[in-house]
Amino acid sequence: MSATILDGKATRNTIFAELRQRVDALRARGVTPGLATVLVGDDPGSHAYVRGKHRDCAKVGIESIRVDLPATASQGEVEAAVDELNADPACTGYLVQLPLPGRLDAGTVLERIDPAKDADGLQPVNLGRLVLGEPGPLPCTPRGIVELLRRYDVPLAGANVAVVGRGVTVGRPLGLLLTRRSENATVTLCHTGTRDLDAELRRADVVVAAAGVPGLVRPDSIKPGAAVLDVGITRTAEGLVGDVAPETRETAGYLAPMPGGVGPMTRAMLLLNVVEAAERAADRA
Ligand SMILES: NC(=O)C1=CN([C@@H]2O[C@H](COP(=O)(O)OP(=O)(O)OC[C@H]3O[C@@H](n4cnc5c(N)ncnc54)[C@H](OP(=O)(O)O)[C@@H]3O)[C@@H](O)[C@H]2O)C=CC1
Ligand SMILES: Nc1nc(=O)c2c([nH]1)NC[C@@H]1CN(c3ccc(C(=O)N[C@@H](CCC(=O)O)C(=O)O)cc3)C=[N+]21
Ligand SMILES: [Mg+2]
Repeated sequence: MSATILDGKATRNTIFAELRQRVDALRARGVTPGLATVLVGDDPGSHAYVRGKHRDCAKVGIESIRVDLPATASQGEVEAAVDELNADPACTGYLVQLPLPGRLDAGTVLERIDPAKDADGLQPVNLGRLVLGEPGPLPCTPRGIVELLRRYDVPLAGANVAVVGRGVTVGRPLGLLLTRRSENATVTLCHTGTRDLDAELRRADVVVAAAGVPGLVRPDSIKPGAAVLDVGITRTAEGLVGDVAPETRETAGYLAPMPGGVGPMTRAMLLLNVVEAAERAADRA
């Protein structure tokens, strides 16, 4: 038995077609959604991600604005770029590509983003809204994971979900999303202090691996038939590798592979956040 593949690319394409219609409807109301990216420095991986986001925008009809700053940019220069986008009516949503070069304080930059223009859902006010259950942009990777499971009818209500990693972009907000009443999962958040990781994983109906450790999840780590989502990404000499050992495909019931699973969904959810923010702005106008 081999796992059913949770195909993030195909699902992303479906979502893009849905978004294109919503963007057309916004344009008919005189609103043009525009996504901006702020990229600091010349990390090739970050450049590739940002290029991909602009390509995605073109596919669904969202305008895009690129702000590229040199690796030598000061904290004040990055904050000035954020202030400019907050004031720019052509920018309805934006993100600051992470990680920032080490000497810059990412927390202060994220706090400065206008919560109404936060495409990532990582601005502290929006993380607070997530905790409170109030509407707002949702963190893209967790939202992409929930959306992928929903579209393949993988049940979450009452399910035991083990999440490996408590990072701010994936694991911790995913725990918050999955424990909403609308999802109703029971979540175990695992990290380096977890005493017996495999014991937690074997209890789970759904395993989400977001640690950035190649081979962390193996066939004997999971309950046979479980849904496994590979989120972690590690750059090696052989290319990008996930957290899930390839043989796990034979034991899992569902597998979101890396590449081709959660990554494309993350990008789709970024654009969904931008479209939703533009719709909220149009409703207010
Ligand atoms: N596919 C996609 O769309 C995306 C993928 N990613 C990838 O997902 C991964 C997680 O991202 P992010 O949350 O930002 O990363 P962080 O580095 O912030 O978090 C990693 C987490 O994994 C935990 N961890 C590390 N090693 C182990 C281990 N051996 N056992 C158990 N837990 C462990 C850490 O525990 P502790 O807290 O104790 O240190 C930490 O909580 C990265 O590989 C990143 O590249 C990120 C965003 C999008
Ligand atoms: N402010 C901010 N927001 C982010 O959402 C953000 C960020 N910073 N910094 C980096 C991480 C990482 N991330 C990914 C997005 C898409 C893929 C993706 O599309 N991956 C493809 C493979 C990509 C490839 O082959 O290069 C896949 O999994 O199929 C991966 C990773 C978003 N991040
Ligand atoms: Mg063990």
